[in-house]
Amino acid sequence: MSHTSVILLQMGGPDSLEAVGPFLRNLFSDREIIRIGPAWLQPFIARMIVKRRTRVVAEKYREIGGKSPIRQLTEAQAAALERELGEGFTCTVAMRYWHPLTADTLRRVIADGPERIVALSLYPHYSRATGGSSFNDLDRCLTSLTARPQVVRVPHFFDHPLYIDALAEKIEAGLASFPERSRVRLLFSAHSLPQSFIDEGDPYLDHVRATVRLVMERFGDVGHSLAFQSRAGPVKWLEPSTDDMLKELAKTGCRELLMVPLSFVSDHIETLHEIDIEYAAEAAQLGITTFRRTESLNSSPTFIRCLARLVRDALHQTASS
Ligand SMILES: C=CC1=C(C)c2cc3[nH]c(cc4nc(cc5[nH]c(cc1n2)c(C)c5CCC(=O)O)C(CCC(=O)O)=C4C)c(C)c3C=C
Ligand SMILES: [Fe+2]
Ligand SMILES: [Fe+2]
Repeated sequence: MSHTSVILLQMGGPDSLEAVGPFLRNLFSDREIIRIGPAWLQPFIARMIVKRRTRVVAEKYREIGGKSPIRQLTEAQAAALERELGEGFTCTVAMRYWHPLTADTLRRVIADGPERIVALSLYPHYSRATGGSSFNDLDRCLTSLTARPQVVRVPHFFDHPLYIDALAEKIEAGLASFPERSRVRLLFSAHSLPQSFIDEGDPYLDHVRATVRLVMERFGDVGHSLAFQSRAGPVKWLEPSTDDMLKELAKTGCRELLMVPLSFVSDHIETLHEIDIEYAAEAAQLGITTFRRTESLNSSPTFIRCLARLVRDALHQTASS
């Protein structure tokens, strides 16, 4: 029986407080996500940034349970996807900046002898900083192999109908928790990206806007805004920031807000800390009386069906091309 190995590509996060420093060092050493100085200097500058940043970031991970939940949640997605795809498929996880690292996962996958690999990026919106970096990481590991199976790629799914369905289900459930949905403002919050990436042709912003447009076709009766969270350095980032947007909405009388985190398909520090703790406190100060967040997709059955459809369609397209 032919055997396909699906590798779910994700960023990864520290699995203990001790791992926060080395995780950040891996991230800040990657010139695809951040470019600091000339290439030869980056490892040293990265070490300096990480030295300053680790304590503050580790405190945030401590407040959400001492680690990132991204590994368990992504492994649960892989297990659910394997069940959904059925016989002939195995699904595993490869992380860019922390364990299970791509090189280790690929070694295990190759030992299993699959006919083909599907590399499935779990970033809905393509950016060279995220999915692009993960694919390049995978390619570097693949070049070291003497015999390589065929590799089929799924680079994004920002407009896939089942992804839009999965988001819409979470929004519908969020809206249902408010007494009167017409009073609720939806605030889509995507991960920010330096403006220079967009200026150089990165499609991330177009992909994010397309997702918001497609979702809002289902919610004509509700007002919405889009903003960008989690800046990580002193350059020009996408605007408006989620911070500024909260202030703006409060000023114009918004009192009931449903945050919709967009760039992540599972919970991690930016939903559990940045939104649930930091923005929630800020919203309360600004007079927003009801501040809620849609559940992350995690192992939503509709989202898992979306991933299965992406895998099957990518395989069919490759077979017929
Ligand atoms: C250094 C620049 C960064 C860019 C550009 C960036 C883009 C980007 N990131 C995600 C998704 C995630 N980022 C996460 C954490 C995280 N990201 C950066 C930096 C950049 N991200 C840092 C320094 C960190 C660590 C936390 C911190 O120091 O604030 C995570 C969370 C991992 C976890 O804890 O589970 C995710 C997921 C996207 C989608 C994106 C651009 C499109
Ligand atoms: Fe990030
Ligand atoms: Fe971030």
